[in-house]
Amino acid sequence: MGQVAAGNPGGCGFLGEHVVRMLLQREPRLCELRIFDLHLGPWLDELKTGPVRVTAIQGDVTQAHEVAAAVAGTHVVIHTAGLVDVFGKASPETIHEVNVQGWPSVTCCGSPWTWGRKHMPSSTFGMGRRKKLQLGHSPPPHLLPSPGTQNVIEACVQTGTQFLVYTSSMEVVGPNVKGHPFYRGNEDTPYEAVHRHPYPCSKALAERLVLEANGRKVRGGLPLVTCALRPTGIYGEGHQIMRDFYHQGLRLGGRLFRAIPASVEHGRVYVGNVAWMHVLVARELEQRAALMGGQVYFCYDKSPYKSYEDFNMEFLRPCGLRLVGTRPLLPYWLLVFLAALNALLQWLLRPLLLYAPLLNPYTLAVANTTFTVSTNKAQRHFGYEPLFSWEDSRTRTIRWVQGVESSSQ
Ligand SMILES: NC(=O)c1ccc[n+]([C@@H]2O[C@H](COP(=O)([O-])OP(=O)(O)OC[C@H]3O[C@@H](n4cnc5c(N)ncnc54)[C@H](O)[C@@H]3O)[C@@H](O)[C@H]2O)c1
Ligand SMILES: C[C@@H](CO)CCC[C@@H](C)[C@H]1CC[C@H]2[C@@H]3[C@H](O)C=C4C[C@@H](O)CC[C@]4(C)[C@H]3CC[C@]12C
Repeated sequence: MGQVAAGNPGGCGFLGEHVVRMLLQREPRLCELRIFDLHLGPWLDELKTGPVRVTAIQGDVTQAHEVAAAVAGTHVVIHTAGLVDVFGKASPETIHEVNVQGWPSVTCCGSPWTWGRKHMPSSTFGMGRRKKLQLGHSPPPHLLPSPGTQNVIEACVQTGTQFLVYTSSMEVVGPNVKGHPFYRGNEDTPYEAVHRHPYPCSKALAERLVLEANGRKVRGGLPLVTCALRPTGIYGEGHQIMRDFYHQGLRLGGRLFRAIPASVEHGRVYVGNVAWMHVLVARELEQRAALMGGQVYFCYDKSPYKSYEDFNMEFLRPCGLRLVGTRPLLPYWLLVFLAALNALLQWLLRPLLLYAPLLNPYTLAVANTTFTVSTNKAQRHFGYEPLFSWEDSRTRTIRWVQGVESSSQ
């Protein structure tokens, strides 16, 4: 392949910005980059003076014509756009609409459910009181087909873009609703992937759409080559939840309180390495289409296996915070109760205001279930090695948190 034009829906998000910068720094054949996002960041202006033609397009992935216009003429699309919401800020319909497609009749990760015929799955598992969405036989106007990921696939097919890289998530696999541990698993590890929360359901469905599209003929007759990358919990510069924990710690007088046992390991991966993996896949898909097409890859690096809270302290401790307690300060049943209370309050307050705290039954279950990966599939298939060592990733993230501190003073 000669010169490359790339499209990046979601290019202004946390991961998307790193992918954009990585493409510009590390892909010498790149001649044009189209960044497509609902919200364009001011940092894009600084990119427009370099040798690569950078076009920022404000648009919505649920609008087919906007996506097709942005994708037309590109060689490769890196689809990082998505609604990442595990806190109940967006409705399940909106999450599905942006992350997957419009009006599906689908199987959600093992449990069959049909949109529009009966009801949506309860959006927060373990919550019997969650209001179910009762729908009639014809879709209400806000649920009429207006696909997100489906639009990206169709845009590639219609305009002749042959390579599609999709940012999936570890959540496609788990943790599942049963809280089964996934300990140092790889892409072939058997695991019962059963979800009810809209976010993992939407990611699983979208991933399946992308993988099933592998081999479809695009305009011009060549086959579409797709693959999906599954990051674990991403951290690094720009990570909103890390910022939230940092501010919470400052409010609590420089302390955070342990809620999760240190023995529960949660997989994490540095954003720069996730971005690097996307760039490598985009580069290698053409040469290794037979091997990589239709495949999934966990995103991994040398970040240590730790609990979610202990891992965050790797960055927050050097910024002056401490984690109080060697064991959880509250008994687990009380956390479960508080999480359920938060969910109830969210539901009761919804007509008046958006109450979306970090702790809810879903986030508690994810944080409290071991989920770690150990694999070399990306190394075997396309030669991936992490670009940033753990020490580098740690230093960069600490420096960023320290910047957050000074910019908020
Ligand atoms: N953050 C993580 O820990 C993590 C882990 C695994 C997978 N992922 C996946 O990585 C991707 C990026 O996540 P992120 O953490 O950077 O999230 P983010 O919210 O920072 O970025 C998502 C981007 O998508 C854009 N977007 C949302 N709706 C859109 C729409 N309708 N049209 C166009 N653009 C739209 C947003 O404006 C945003 O810029 C997502 O698909 C997410 O599921 C994230
Ligand atoms: C119980 C609290 C006490 O301190 C801790 C709550 C932490 C949670 C808010 C986060 C724990 C695990 C996170 C998720 C995980 O890292 C992987 C994800 C996959 C990705 O696709 C989207 C983000 C997320 C779901 C991430 C969200 C925040 C946590 C649930």
